[in-house]
Amino acid sequence: MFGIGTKNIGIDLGTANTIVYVDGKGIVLREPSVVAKNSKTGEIVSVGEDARAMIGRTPASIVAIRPMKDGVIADYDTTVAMMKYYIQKTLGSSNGKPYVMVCVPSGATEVEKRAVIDATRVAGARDAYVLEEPFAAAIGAGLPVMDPTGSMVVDIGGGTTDVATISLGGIVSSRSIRMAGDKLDEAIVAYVRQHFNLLIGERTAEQLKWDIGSASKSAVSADDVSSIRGRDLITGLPKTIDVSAVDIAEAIHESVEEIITAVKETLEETSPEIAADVIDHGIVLTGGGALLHNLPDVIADATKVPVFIANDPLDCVAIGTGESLKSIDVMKKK
Ligand SMILES: Nc1ncnc2c1ncn2[C@@H]1O[C@H](COP(=O)(O)OP(=O)(O)OP(=O)(O)O)[C@@H](O)[C@H]1O
Repeated sequence: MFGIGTKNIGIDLGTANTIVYVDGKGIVLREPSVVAKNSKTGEIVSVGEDARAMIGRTPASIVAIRPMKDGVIADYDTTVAMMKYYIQKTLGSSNGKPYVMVCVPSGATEVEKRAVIDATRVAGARDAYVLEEPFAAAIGAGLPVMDPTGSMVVDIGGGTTDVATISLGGIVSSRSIRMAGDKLDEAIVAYVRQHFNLLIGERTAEQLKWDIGSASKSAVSADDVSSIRGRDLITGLPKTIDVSAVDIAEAIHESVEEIITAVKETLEETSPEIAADVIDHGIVLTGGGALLHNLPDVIADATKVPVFIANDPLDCVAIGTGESLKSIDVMKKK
């Protein structure tokens, strides 16, 4: 679909979303990391946005699977099928297999990285290379990663939050925690069940987080409410209730605190020179989680460092991966 002869592609293989970047073209595909399969035959029914719409709504014969969990591969075969579909959709009938750069969380083990490389090759890559997510995020956010000055990036995705300080083209200190968007959604589901006896699905919880979620309890009002539908745990029947922004802030409070602790701990490990640079330039937030209301203020308050949201935070990792494609030629010679 996207032209003959494009041989290098970058993939942000995320827990929530997969984004594909083609050298010379930019981002060409942005889809949820979801695959719907026939549960008996294993046949793929749909991939991406269509499959996401099926989550929580499938009949017994179909399962909607999110093959990535906590930033790494949880279901190898389904990940391969998903990547194969996206690579083919991106490159169409162009001849030749692409070289592919894929992002992994900074906390991924060697085994987890190897699984990503193998899956990418099986999915159709001539060869595959991995890049650490916070480094890609920093490039995508336009930070001066090659300069002798410290930058700090906090990438909050669906599965992991990656915090890193970067200088002179390398990660100086980093932390990757399995606490990000998905865990906030789970916390909302649990809170609504506990406080309202209502069972809601993960998509409803995510929508609540987008609409009225806040990292700060004091910055929101109990008058800011949202109507949600679910199943009443007592009667077993469908029910609609109103929940407020204060409820949702309370629900995700502990999870947000864990993210803040990871940022503080990374700062504490940072050398005085880099810490001084970070104070001057601020901390940059990337990933979809950066869009949680009031998050920059809460992190700035806890660290006493200015905090900014990158432009297009959801695309930073993919853009950074794409920019790094230039180094594939160097990697190929190794
Ligand atoms: N406006 C918003 N407010 C709060 N959270 C949001 C918003 N928009 C997106 N998100 C959350 O961002 C997360 C997805 O972000 P992103 O696409 O950066 O993650 P990913 O790259 O798929 O995950 P990972 O990097 O952990 O593998 C989801 O949890 C989503 O709910």
